[in-house]
Amino acid sequence: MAGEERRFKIGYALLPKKENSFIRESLVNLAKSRGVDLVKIDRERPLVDQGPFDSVLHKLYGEDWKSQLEGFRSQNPNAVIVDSPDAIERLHNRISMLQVVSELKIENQSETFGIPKQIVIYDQETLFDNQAWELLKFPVIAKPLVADGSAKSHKMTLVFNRDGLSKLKPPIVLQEFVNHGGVIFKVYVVGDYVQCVKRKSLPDVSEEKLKTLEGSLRFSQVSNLPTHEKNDDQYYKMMHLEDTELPPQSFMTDIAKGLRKAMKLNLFNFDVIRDTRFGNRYLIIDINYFPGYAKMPGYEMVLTDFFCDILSMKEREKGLVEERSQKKIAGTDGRLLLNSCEEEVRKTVTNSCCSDGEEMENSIQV
Ligand SMILES: Nc1ncnc2c1ncn2[C@@H]1O[C@H](COP(=O)(O)OP(=O)(O)OP(=O)(O)O)[C@@H](O)[C@H]1O
Ligand SMILES: O=P(O)(O)O[C@H]1[C@H](OP(=O)(O)O)[C@@H](OP(=O)(O)O)[C@@H](O)[C@@H](O)[C@@H]1OP(=O)(O)O
Ligand SMILES: [Mg+2]
Ligand SMILES: [Mg+2]
Repeated sequence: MAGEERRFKIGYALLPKKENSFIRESLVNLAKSRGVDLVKIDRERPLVDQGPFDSVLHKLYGEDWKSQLEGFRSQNPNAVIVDSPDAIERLHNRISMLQVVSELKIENQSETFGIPKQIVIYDQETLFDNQAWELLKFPVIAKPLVADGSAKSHKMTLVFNRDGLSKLKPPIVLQEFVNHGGVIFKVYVVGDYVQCVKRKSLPDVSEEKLKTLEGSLRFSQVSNLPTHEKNDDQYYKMMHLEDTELPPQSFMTDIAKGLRKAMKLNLFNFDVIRDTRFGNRYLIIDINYFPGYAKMPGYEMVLTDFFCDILSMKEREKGLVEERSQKKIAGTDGRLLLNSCEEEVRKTVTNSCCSDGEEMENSIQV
């Protein structure tokens, strides 16, 4: 109806913990004020029976959810699914997760980036195989190969010497522990928005200390303590977190853009450490899908802007497609116009979604 504001509905499917942290009143209200209603998807009912949704936002694991999304997509080709389950799946394995980093090409004169040396171990025998150890030196971090969001997948072991290997349970990734001054950088990506924050990490291990340390040390989600624990945490002062300089923003943005394009994902963060041996070398050690955005200052605005961007992009695309079909009906000249309209759609989608490339067209289901 003329004069009536067009409203959009985004369905979300999240685990209870994520729903509690992410779906805050402040976010719901801001989105609402800009014409976007956030609606909880009922996991007890088939997704195709719900909605209609202009977009679906999700972080759930498993084949059932994947096939529900497939069904929804085929019945609602115009809805935007953020993000594609196949693209997310790459992050559920700690090898494929970081492979994409090694393939990135970024021109930068003053900083370099990469991943720590690492090997994958599938069985207990290979764990003690000298050949496997040719590449690595202690200390190493043993990480479960699978990163499926379970508590188990976050259980890490810092291993100081061979004695510490016996307790490990393959399949695991053994990654060289790199001294980085006890501070980790978390780079949050929301579409083309990028924000880098500092968090506490494991302290450095000196050569001298390494000789005295026994076996191994187990830990879990060291950079993810609740805020109240951090406030009175002496560690923060001890590690001079405030004094630690952030990596250059433009460098982090270039990496974020490269990762986003290569992975075809819009919602993720990655953990970066600065190698203390070379002050300009950065290592990416972890990438997480749909991380704890509520911990990011101003997350409501950032996420609402993103919702509006993807929805308006979709609307523009729909408008152009309709225009195209009208011109097609209009007569013979329509054929020429049809081609120019298709070009227009392609440009619109590419430009709004990612400033530097055509491959991004598929990242949101446009
Ligand atoms: N190669 C490394 N060198 C030094 N420290 C590391 C390395 N890998 C991991 N760490 C430390 O261990 C922590 C946990 O590792 P990682 O980020 O891989 O685990 P995670 O459970 O996936 O974390 P998240 O909660 O971010 O998902 C890091 O935040 C960092 O403090
Ligand atoms: O809530 P979720 O279960 O999604 O937990 C994610 C957590 O976000 P939260 O802060 O909302 O807990 C993230 O924290 P930050 O990196 O942003 O600090 C990070 O630890 C992810 O790896 C977790 O995802 P998972 O690897 O377990 O799937
Ligand atoms: Mg991490
Ligand atoms: Mg992780």
